[in-house]
Amino acid sequence: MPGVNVRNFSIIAHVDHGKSTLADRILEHLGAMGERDKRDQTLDTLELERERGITIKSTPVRLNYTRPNGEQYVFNLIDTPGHVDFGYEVSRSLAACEGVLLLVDASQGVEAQTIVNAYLAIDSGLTIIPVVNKIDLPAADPEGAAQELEEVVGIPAEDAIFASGKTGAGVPEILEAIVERIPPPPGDPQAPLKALIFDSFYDAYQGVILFVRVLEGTVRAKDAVTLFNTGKDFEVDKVGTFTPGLIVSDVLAAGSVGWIAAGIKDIQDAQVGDTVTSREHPTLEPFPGFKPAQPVVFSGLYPTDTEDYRKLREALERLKLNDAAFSFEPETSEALGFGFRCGFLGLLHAEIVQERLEREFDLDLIATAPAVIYRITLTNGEVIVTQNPAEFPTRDRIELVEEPYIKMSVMLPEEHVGPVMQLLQERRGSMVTMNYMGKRVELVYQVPFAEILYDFHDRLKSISRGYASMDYEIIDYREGDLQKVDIYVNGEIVDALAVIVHESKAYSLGRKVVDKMAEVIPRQMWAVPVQAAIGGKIIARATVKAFRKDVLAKCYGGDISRKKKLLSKQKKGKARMKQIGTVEVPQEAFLAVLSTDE
Ligand SMILES: Nc1nc2c(ncn2[C@@H]2O[C@H](COP(=O)(O)OP(=O)(O)OP(=O)(O)O)[C@@H](O)[C@H]2O)c(=O)[nH]1
Repeated sequence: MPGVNVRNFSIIAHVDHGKSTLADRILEHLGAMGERDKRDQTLDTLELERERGITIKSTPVRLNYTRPNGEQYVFNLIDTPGHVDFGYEVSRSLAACEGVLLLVDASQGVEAQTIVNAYLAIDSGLTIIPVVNKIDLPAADPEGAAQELEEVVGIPAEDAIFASGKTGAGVPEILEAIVERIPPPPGDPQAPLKALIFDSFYDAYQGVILFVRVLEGTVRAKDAVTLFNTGKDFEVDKVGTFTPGLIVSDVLAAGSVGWIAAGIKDIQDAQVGDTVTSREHPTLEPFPGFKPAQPVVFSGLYPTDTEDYRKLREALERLKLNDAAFSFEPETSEALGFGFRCGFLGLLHAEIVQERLEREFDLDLIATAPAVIYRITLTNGEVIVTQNPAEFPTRDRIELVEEPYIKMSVMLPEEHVGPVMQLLQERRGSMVTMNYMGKRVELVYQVPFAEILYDFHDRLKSISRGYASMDYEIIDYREGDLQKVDIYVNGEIVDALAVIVHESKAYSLGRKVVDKMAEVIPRQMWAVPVQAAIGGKIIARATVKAFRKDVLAKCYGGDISRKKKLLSKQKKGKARMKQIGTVEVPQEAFLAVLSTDE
């Protein structure tokens, strides 16, 4: 059996429970620290582009472990992305493993992502090694955390290993548990090739590098392969493993975790979750559950300087090379000119992309408020799908509108349950279950996705004093009484400011947006009206006052919210403005709908 001395595993945890620190400690224990720096000097590593600004993803790590009894093992430690936006990617990374270390912070206990990740691992049939981490903390309650894991996830408390990524306590026990508890990878090296793509990145010299777990068969250079779901054919250039760094090897056989370079030019052709198989002897069935990467949150991105349009397009093309989940297409706004409608996996993904565009590509951008995908049945029976409020049909043409719903899980201490339930109620949520776990509660709700796009996370954190954590997944589409609120500045409709909102909130939202805009638009020589309207009927109005001689400029008020911090990262203190008619409108106005004051 080739894989008998191999163990493939991953570490899963709630954010900040110490995943990276513990992984480093394990690497150090196995003498692999510093390998990351050494890889440039290794001769047989794959030659990759090392351009400024292109960060190669964190690769899996191949480690050698010698047991106290002298037996030799190879460990493949596979990294998983740590955020709700990337749930599908996490599930594919887990599918490449036979086991996981499930970390829980000894002072925090089980959190929302602990549960969600644990269920992902259970659903993938993985062995779970519970690890109570950070036991060195004065506030640590290791037994309590282990007990909580047993109650919530059903993992026996006595299986837990107590550890600290800081002191290294528990690391030897963890290494032994990996050998003893996690099974070796199954798979027949003689069978037709079946390899799961669990990650990938684009390199200018090699094309797309696939990170794969070989489930059946073998693959080597010159093999003719097919990607099962996209149906594309390629010839393998090179295969290899990780140390970290990409090491070229002759062959990858069943049980291995490694990489394949096959001159693939487009990352869309080689998506996470797809199966690599042999063209001549294809496997009968691909690895199940393939989902093409699909953006669910959309926003318009416009250069503040129209001259930068080409530069922005080149930057977007460059980002797209490495990100199958990111999409963009040209869009024109009467107010903002030429820009792009961009699609993301979630708000964090959107923020990451925007930040990279500004930092790595030195662009000044105006972003419009994020929106979800709506499904609209028109009175003539036609069904259209749009994520752009500016394209929303007029009310007389709409038969019904459906919007995406999520299933959300919130973990919190019981004393904050009241206010959090009230918040979920305000967001049109309906309760599915409420589970008590000791002093903590898990609330499961169904909520319209659009309702959490704006300030939900900030509000949840502030009303629970930071103790609540959340996770979600999109479940289905449901009918809703949704309306488009238009915004007028100085009597002109500004298409890029339109928002879709539930009927019950249209008035309060209109009020909030115009007030916020009147506050952030700099004073002009004359008074400027800002209005909100539904179907041409004005529902709210505010005025940007004319400035008096002694007032030089309007100051932007300080605000503590995360979103505004992001906005204030403007280069050289220059405010991003867009000329609309005779009025200069700052970026903040486009995100007025995101402002937290309710
Ligand atoms: N006292 C103590 N602090 C720790 C320990 N492990 C991690 N920390 C601290 O906890 C914080 C989070 O640690 P990370 O290792 O970055 O956590 P993570 O889970 O990888 O975080 P994400 O990658 O953001 O999910 C850091 O400030 C660490 O210094 C530990 O064993 N003891």
